[in-house]
Amino acid sequence: MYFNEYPDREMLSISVANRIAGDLKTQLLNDGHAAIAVAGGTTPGPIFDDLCAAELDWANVCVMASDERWVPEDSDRSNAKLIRNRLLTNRASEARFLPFYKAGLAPDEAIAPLCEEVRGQGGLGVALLGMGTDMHTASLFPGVSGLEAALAADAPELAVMRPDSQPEPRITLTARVLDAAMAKHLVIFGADKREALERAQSLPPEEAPIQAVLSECQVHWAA
Ligand SMILES: O=C(O)[C@H](O)[C@@H](O)[C@H](O)[C@H](O)COP(=O)(O)O
Repeated sequence: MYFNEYPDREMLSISVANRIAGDLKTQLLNDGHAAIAVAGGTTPGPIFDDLCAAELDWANVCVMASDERWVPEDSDRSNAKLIRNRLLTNRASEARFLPFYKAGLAPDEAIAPLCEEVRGQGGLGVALLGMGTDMHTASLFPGVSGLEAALAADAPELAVMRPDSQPEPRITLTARVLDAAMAKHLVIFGADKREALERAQSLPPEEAPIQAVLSECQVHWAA
């Protein structure tokens, strides 16, 4: 894990967007295509606002959420809505989006074909992750039924999670897929999350799921 501290959130967003653009260009150069998984929630929006203007071959980039709340895309809770509004615009509007939510299906009915779609992208070039103060990342929440399977080395690409702390079921990329990303960027703001990350270092992934993706991970922090 590499810790990068910034004087403010704006500087962090600009820097992380530039680094991710470089990571995507590297995967595009090496493989001819690239795939990125991005966090939802309140943290990544400003990074998306900077990243969407990056000059790169977006037409050969696949964008997906690291996890999705099982809500329609017009819901304010939808990560797909956030990604479409803030990342898939400007130059990045050329990118291909791989949405997880399927109207009319329960998450357990949608997950098998979604796993195939994710598998078809090959490995992730980039994972842009957030973290909760409970040390969850994506929708890998501590203490949630199914977490052990979602942390396993032989986990499928995606898992359905039903955290008690959340109002809706989630579909999440599993730890195996996120951890294998060529470049991992964890973005956290504030003292509480910095302390939670420090706490996580002495805990097993079952208690601190963020631990499952911290190897070679670039952590970006601002107050
Ligand atoms: O769907 C989501 O909410 C995210 O993928 C989730 O893992 C998020 O990164 C953390 O919960 C932090 O959320 P904030 O950025 O809102 O603090």
